[in-house]
Amino acid sequence: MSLKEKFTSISPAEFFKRNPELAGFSNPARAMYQALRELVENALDATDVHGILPSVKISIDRASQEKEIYRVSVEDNGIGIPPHVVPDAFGRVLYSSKYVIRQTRGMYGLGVKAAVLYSQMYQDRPIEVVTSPMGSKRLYTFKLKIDVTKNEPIIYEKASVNNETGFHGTIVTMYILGDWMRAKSRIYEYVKRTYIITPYAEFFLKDPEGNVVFYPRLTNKLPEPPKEVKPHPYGVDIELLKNMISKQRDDITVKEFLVKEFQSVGEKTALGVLEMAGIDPNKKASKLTDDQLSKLVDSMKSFPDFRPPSPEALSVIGADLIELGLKQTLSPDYVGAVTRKPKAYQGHPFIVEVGLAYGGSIQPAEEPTVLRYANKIPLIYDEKSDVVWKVVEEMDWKRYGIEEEQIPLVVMVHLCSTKVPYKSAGKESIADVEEIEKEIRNGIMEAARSLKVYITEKKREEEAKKRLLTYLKYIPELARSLSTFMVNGKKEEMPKIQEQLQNKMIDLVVTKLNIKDKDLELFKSYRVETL
Ligand SMILES: Nc1ncnc2c1ncn2[C@@H]1O[C@H](COP(=O)(O)OP(=O)(O)OP(=O)(O)O)[C@@H](O)[C@H]1O
Repeated sequence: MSLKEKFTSISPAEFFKRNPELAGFSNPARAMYQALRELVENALDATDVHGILPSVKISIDRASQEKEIYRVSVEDNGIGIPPHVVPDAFGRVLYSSKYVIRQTRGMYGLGVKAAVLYSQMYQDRPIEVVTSPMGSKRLYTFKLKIDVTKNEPIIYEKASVNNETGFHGTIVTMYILGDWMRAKSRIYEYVKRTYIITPYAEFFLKDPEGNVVFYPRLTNKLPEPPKEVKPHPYGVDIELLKNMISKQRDDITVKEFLVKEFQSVGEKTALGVLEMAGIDPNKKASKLTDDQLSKLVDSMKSFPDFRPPSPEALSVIGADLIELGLKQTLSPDYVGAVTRKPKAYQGHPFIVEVGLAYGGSIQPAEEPTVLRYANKIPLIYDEKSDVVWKVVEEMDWKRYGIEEEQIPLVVMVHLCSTKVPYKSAGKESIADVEEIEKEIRNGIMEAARSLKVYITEKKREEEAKKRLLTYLKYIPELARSLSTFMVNGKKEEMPKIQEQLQNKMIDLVVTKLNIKDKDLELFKSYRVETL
């Protein structure tokens, strides 16, 4: 046996080709869902982040009879992609326009490439991209694959034609080894949950069985798009500082660098931070030693007077749109939502939003149904390992007036952040970060207090109604007694008068209490036999 190990290095493309499950491509059903997700999330990032009301057309067709190969295509009306970046955007792993500090669905520069890698592992057709950037007079078409060893795009076809219709946006088509029967419910669930959180978008979905579903736009109100911001000093590390300094002009002083490149750092703050670190403010940033960089990071992380990270980079949905989405898709009796104030963890701003829907058409179950969202993406798999689940599970719903064994309750939690702490590149669950967990708990409790007011009120009304219905049962007797006074000896008229009195009294109570047919049935069961 040789004791010599053989060392080689592999490209990022090769790494994700070898480990597709890390990006969510663990089996054909999951891969089909994941590929569709990546395309839909890119489509939405290309629209609402740029102030465009999204219109997303998804079609899935069976492309081969021998193997379960599907053609998955997603069209958007977004900003489009400049033609010179298309090959890298779809053919170079870890290439992205989203490596900036701004809330977007995408953040790794991996998603669509992981789908392309999976696609080309099991069938031979390249990915097709048709795109026209906003205002462009041309429509560009590409067919490409990834050179796995080099982590580079291989372009099979490239063309452009006149953009006759003024279309802007992108159509991406790829061929995927899938398993429709097993992926179907997740895909429908994914689209429905995406629709709940983007009620300002419209979706068309055509599935391989020929079903076409249209989800109409419910509002034209678009949430305020996120703005790109500078990094916050609490979020730095030595490598980030080195990298940022390497992009500066050579003679920039460390004080100028801090003021220019970080949020919430003015002259005075910069001097305070540098004093804490024992660094001369006029020292050239490029001349800082490793030891000084390390001291600077420590002082930036512990300086007490920074403003919290700017929430401008975030884009919440807002309580009104959350309520609209939940109401339209779940038809509950009650819906309520809260958008919490911005908070921060490790220098990243975040906001938690919570929506609660109760009663109505919601199917009662032992546990509440949990709808998890991060940066407007629904998270469907790995529910039990998510911090949201942990918090919901620990809630004592009885304290909020929910006493049934089977609860008709949906809890929706949306985490917005410039950095969502996902547990894996497949983006299916959120890690337990203490600050986030606490904020989710506070958000759910705040929303649950309003639900409690509703439930208490409803219970009170129901009890009052029940009491009054109990009174109703005395009506026949009362009518009979009164009729004896009114008949003036004509006993034969008694039943008629009694009936009239009884109907009048019932009408009175029914109108007064706004009693519905269902309750009237109940009343009938109270009716005592005429004595
Ligand atoms: N439909 C689209 N419209 C506009 N740009 C797109 C579209 N699809 C992809 N892109 C561009 O391609 C880039 C790479 O997309 P990819 O899915 O690989 O990663 P990402 O969205 O940046 O991050 P993540 O891996 O977290 O999804 C995006 O950053 C975006 O700039």
